[in-house]
Amino acid sequence: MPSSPTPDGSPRPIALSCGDPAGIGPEIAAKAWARLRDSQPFAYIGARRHLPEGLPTALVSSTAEAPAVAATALPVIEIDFAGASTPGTPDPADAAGTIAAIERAVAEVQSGAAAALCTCPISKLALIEGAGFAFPGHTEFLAHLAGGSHRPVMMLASPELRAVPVTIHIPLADVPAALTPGLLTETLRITAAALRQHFGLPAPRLAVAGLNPHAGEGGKIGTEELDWIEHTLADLRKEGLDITGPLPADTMFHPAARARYDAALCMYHDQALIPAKTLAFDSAVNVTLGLPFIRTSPDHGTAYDIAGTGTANPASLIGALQMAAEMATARSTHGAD
Ligand SMILES: NC(=O)c1ccc[n+]([C@@H]2O[C@H](COP(=O)([O-])OP(=O)(O)OC[C@H]3O[C@@H](n4cnc5c(N)ncnc54)[C@H](O)[C@@H]3O)[C@@H](O)[C@H]2O)c1
Ligand SMILES: N[C@H](C(=O)O)[C@H](O)COP(=O)(O)O
Repeated sequence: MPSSPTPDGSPRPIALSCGDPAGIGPEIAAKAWARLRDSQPFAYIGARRHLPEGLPTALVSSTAEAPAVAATALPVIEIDFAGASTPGTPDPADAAGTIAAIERAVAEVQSGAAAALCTCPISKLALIEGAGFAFPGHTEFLAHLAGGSHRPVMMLASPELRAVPVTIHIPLADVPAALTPGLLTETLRITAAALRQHFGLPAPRLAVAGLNPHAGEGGKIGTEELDWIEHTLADLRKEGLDITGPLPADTMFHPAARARYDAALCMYHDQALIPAKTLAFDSAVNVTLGLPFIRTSPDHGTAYDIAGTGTANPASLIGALQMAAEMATARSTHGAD
């Protein structure tokens, strides 16, 4: 589905940041353009020299110019990169350009030139080492760029499963202390609102995983469920949210269990992302909820091990661009969060 159409019926363009140029971002962006050139325009925000040789490109100064040229060339907003950008070898000198591309993509969507933002993968380590990047990922950086008052919520979405980690990029040892009734409540409310507004689900069904094995087994294998998780969910049910749980995490992802909910809220990164990527690695999309703009991304990372080989699968990025467009259409129909 195209993004919220312009008066002449054409889809609005999306801003795509290039990610780490030593990863597969440039390659999958080129492949996505070849697939979507006639249906969903987007502007690649990065350096032309990183793109595959022979790819037709057109320099543009704004994402708004992308629709005019996208059928014949990949529209590019040029960003300076200082590094050598050898595929498969992250270069600290590229960190500043990678960050600048994200910042420019956000500016494009904030100005209204782009209908939504999509991001190619970054390496957190490369950005920390190369530029002292102070954020654990795009999710937190985008919340900062949005003004800092927004609570970003990560969702991995595919036809098989929508999974939301309540805590995201923190050490496992820090998870129990980071989980609070306030954080769980806010994450559930933001997820429910997004499912209503962007995913066509007027009465979303939410399933919440327990923190401990067997959801604590009545307090015998951990007490967080009894101490506060159950009460928090009970309070939210009184608000009208359709919530089941806390459920044992090991049995909530088989097909019959998944048919009973629209999104699974999980207590930590891997509890959500292992089932999400196992069920749909090629097609799942990483969506950031709770921001004043729409952001999607492929579910995979930089894939340095195959960068430059021409074998990267663009399916998740294509899905991310299409989902961004669908969400922009839904937002223009139903209004912002
Ligand atoms: N959205 C993001 O920015 C994002 C998401 C996940 C991971 N990362 C980062 O990526 C880096 C590498 O992470 P990783 O190695 O754990 O995961 P990864 O997803 O980069 O790679 C895991 C495996 O899947 C393969 N793979 C990934 N995407 C593929 C594709 N499109 N086509 C074919 N094969 C593909 C890789 O070759 C590799 O064997 C890390 O620094 C991590 O922080 C970034
Ligand atoms: N947690 C994500 C994953 O493993 O797929 C990934 O690191 C992306 O995070 P950001 O979107 O915050 O960069």
